[in-house]
Amino acid sequence: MGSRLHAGKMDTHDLFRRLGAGTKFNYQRFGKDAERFKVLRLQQKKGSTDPLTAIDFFSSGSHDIVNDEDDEKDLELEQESKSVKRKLKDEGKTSNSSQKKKKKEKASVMTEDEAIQWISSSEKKPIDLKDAKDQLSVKRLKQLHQEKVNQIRGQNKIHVHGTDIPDPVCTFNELQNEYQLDSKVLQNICTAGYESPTAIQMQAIPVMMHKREILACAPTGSGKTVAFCLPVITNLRKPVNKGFRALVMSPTRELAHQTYKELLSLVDGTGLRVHIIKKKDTVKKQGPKSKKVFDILVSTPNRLIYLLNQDPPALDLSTVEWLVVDESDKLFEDGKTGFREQLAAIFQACSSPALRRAFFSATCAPDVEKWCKLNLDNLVVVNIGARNSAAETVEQELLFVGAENGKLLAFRNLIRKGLNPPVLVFVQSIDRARELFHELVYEGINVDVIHANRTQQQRENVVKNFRLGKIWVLICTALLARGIDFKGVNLVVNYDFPTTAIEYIHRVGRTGRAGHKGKAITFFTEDDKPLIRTIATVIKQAGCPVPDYMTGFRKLETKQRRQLANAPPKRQSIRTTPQFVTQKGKGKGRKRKRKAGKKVEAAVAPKDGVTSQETTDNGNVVESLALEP
Ligand SMILES: Nc1ncnc2c1ncn2[C@@H]1O[C@H](COP(=O)(O)OP(=O)(O)OP(=O)(O)O)[C@@H](O)[C@H]1O
Repeated sequence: MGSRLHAGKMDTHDLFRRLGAGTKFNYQRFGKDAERFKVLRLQQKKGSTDPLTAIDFFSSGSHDIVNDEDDEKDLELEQESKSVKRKLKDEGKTSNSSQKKKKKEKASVMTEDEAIQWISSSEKKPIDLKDAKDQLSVKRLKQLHQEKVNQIRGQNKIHVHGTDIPDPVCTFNELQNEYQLDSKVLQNICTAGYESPTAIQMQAIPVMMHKREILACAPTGSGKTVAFCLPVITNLRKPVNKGFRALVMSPTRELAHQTYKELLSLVDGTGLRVHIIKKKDTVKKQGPKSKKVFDILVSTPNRLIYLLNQDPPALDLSTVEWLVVDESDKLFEDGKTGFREQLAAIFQACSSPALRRAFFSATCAPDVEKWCKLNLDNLVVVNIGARNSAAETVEQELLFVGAENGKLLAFRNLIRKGLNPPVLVFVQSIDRARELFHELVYEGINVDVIHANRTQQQRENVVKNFRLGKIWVLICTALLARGIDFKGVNLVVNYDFPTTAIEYIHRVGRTGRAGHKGKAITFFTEDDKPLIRTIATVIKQAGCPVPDYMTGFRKLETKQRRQLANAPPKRQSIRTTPQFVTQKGKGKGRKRKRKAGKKVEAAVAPKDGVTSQETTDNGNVVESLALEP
């Protein structure tokens, strides 16, 4: 009998099957054995696909048992099937998204085979081993890919918000492969000496290449201009004679001109044509003569509005497909200091349904973000590093100078110790810029001054000469606080304490650009005490030491902060001449002083010519925006 039974396994199994027809195995008891012999895999090979159907298969007794091991494997399959059934039942109670999440989690902790079984079971499809493996490997690949993307973002401090966000790129060549970046543009990038994209470029360019609207916030000097210029150029591809297809808005002429230059060098050889609205356009009250032969327009809002407001409008923006708002938080500010109204009118004039909008700045205001979230289509928000923080490449220092007259002493002290030009010196108003200039002009250093009341020609010459190194120390107002990229500024001196953290971040951001190191010294007096805490906090966040007592000052209330932002403290004039001398014969004295001042300016900057415009002190912030068309 025994020998008969052992004569062939098939007989034994056949006998068992016959005897056991309609009976059930004790799966609880044999579960461990089934697991040991991997019944599950065999059953799959046999082509029994769905664990749900496998249970029926077992209990019907119609399965083909090959050997004892197979029995045990079958047991496991039923056990597994049961548990899957239970899971599916449980999962039925949960939402779709949590189902997916659980599946994903489960897949990541299982062995490959278990995962295949699990995926197919939970999707209630028949198991096709190849399909399931493919599906798993696709999922695995996706998971690995996402991990890699997260790693790149983590390493570069790229934070993103939004759905379906395109992956960052790590090289400019990737842009050519994935987004057909023009080889001439790639060549221009090489010529400019840009070896690899900066963090904001890595993420913002792909986002814009997918024609997604974007709100981007990245530190000063981190390459935001290229981050929006490159995708605009690549999206436009070839010149088309249908009018402006891209518009870049900048708050100041200097910045507009700088962006214009950057665009010119990037489009070189592509045939794309860039135009900047100049004073002569506004004087003639007309846009470029043949408006159709330009592709990209760069302008300040005031000049644009001036042309749009002509009757009939001297400019047509209905063909614009890309509207880039640089320094977006500044352009969104309302009141005298901002451009909100102008921006609204410009948005209206850009009436193309294909319009995409991009907002860039080193600092982000909550109302801009709120507006963007409400109004932009499928917005992607990109932040690099901590928001509203000063560039970490700038060594920052707060210097107590006692009272107002201590500032001049402190500055002269810096000169004595040896200034390392180029140096930018920020003051809070046009009048103070002039006063300081008159004081420093006798110090034997090449110093000049720039503010909104100088003529455009003077402003252009000053910027040019500063870039060329002919001017060592440039005294400026908020006019130059934002966006201006002077290569290699070694030192920024905040002669007057900035009235907001935002203003501070932009001012000190004129140094330490494109990865270079820079230094910023901020003078403060007793009058500046209310704002010390705010600025000290920014400095501390950037990793520079500040005395503890500074961050321990009382926090300002929003109302107080606003008041201070709008009205910087009234300061004693910057002069070494005793006041009683200048106060004698007030009227005449003033006239004489003005004349003398003009002479000094003319002597120091003869090429620039001297502004004949005398002005009242209208405050630094208002001044920077009071740009006549
Ligand atoms: N990929 C790059 N590699 C090296 N340098 C770059 C790269 N992209 C831009 N730059 C350089 O970095 C400097 C700063 O760039 P940019 O003026 O665009 O900064 P920004 O982020 O707009 O600063 P801000 O907020 O002050 O306006 C420029 O001199 C620019 O030429």
